[in-house]
Amino acid sequence: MTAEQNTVHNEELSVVDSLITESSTTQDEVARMCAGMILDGQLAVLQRQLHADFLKIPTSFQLPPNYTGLDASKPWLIYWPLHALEILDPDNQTDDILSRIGPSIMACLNELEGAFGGGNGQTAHLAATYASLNALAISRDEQVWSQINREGLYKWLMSVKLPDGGFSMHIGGEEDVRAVYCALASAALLNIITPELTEGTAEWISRCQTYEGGIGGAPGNEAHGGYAFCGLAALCILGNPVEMIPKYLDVDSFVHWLSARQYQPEGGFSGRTNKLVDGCYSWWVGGCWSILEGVLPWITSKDVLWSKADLQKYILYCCQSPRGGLRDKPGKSSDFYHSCYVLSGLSEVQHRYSFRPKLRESKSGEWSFMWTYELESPDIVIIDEQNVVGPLNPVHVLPAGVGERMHDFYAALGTLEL
Ligand SMILES: CC(C)=CCC/C(C)=C/CC/C(C)=C/COP(=O)(O)OP(=O)(O)O
Ligand SMILES: [Zn+2]
Repeated sequence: MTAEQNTVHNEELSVVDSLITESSTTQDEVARMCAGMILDGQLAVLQRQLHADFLKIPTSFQLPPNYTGLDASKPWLIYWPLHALEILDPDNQTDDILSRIGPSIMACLNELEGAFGGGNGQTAHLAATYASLNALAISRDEQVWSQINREGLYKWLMSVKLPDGGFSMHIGGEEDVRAVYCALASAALLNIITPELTEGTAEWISRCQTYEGGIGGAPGNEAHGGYAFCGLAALCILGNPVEMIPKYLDVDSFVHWLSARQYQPEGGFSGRTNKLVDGCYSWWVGGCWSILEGVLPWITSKDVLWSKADLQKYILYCCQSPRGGLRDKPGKSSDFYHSCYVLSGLSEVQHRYSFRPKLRESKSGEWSFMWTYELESPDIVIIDEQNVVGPLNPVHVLPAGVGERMHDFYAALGTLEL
C-alpha cells in the first residue's frame, strides 16, 4: 500500500471506528465488521513504523494523563511496549531506551518486602514482579541484574506460597493461576526454583481445569484463555513439559476447548464460551497452541484444529489501529497491552516452535528455555514478507533468547543457598 492509499484507508477506518461503540457491539456486528475488513483486505501490511511510533510513547517516561489509572502497573507499561517494539524490529531498542529500563524498574522495588510493586513505594505484587523481571531481561543490563537480591526475592515468593500448592498475588491477596505463573516465571529467570517453592503446585493447576476443558483462574471458576495460558506455561516450568502436560491436564478436552475459541468469519479468538473475539487472545489462546504444538506435536497435527492463516488475517486486517498500535477489535482504541499480546500472537502464528526435552545445566534444572523455532511456510501464514515479526520464548513471552540470557547470567553465578 502506498502512503497515499494508506492515508485514505485510515480515514475510512476512522469512520468505521466511530460507528461502533463498545456498549452496543454484538457478536453479529463484530462478525460483519471483521468480515468486511478481511474481504477489503487493505490492511494486509503490518504498519511497522506507525506501531513503533505509538509504542515509543512511554520510553519518554511522560505518559499521557489517561494512563493515571495504571499507576499500579508501571512495570507493565515498560514491559509491554518494549517487548512489542523488539519483536517488531530489534533495531527499535536503542541503547538509550535499554539503559533507562533498569533505574525505572528498580524504583518499583519494595526493599522491605523483597519484590517489585506496581510503582514507587507500592506493595510487592506477583504481577508487578513478573513484568519487572521481564523488562529487566529485555534491558540486558547485567549491572542491574547483579543488584537484585535473589535470596530476598525467594523469601518473598515463599511468603506468597499457600499450603494448598497455589500462590496469592501479594501477601493476603487473591489466589489464582496468574499468581502461579508469575511466581514460577520469575523464579525461572532468577534461577531460584526449589522443590519447596513448587511443592503441590502442579496438582493445584490440575484442579483449575474445568468441565469444558479449559483452565479457570482457580478451582471451580470458568475456563478462560488468560488463565489457560498461565496454567499451561506454568506446567512447562514445573518439569519436562512432555510429561507434565499429559500428567496434569486432560489434553483432549483442553485441545477441544482451545479449538472452540476460534470464530468464523472473524478468524480471531475469544477468551471464553459465548464471548466476543479479542485481539489479545491471539496470544493467551495462541500461546497455548504454540506450547502444545512444540511439546506434543503428534496431538496437534492429527486434525485441523485451528487456522493460522485466519488468525493472521484477523490480526492484520482488524487489529491494527490506523492511529498506531494494536487493538482488541475494530472500534476499540489501541493500547500497550493489546500491542504486546496481538503482536505476540502474530509472532506465534508465523513461527513453529519445538521443545527439546533436555535439561539445561542449572541448579534447579528447569525446562522452560529449551525452545527452538523456525519460520512457518509462507503458503500457510505469511501473507506478505514485510509482515514477519521476530520469534519468542512461548513460556516467558519474551523475545527469543532474552530470558535465556538472564537465566544463564544467574546460573553462572553458582549455587545459591536457599
Ligand atoms: C501474566 C498475567 C498477569 C496474565 C493475565 C491473564 C489474563 C488476560 C487473564 C484474563 C482475566 C479475565 C477473566 C478476563 C475477562 O475479562 P472480560 O470479561 O473483560 O473479557 P472477555 O469477555 O473476553 O472474557
Ligand atoms: Zn483484550
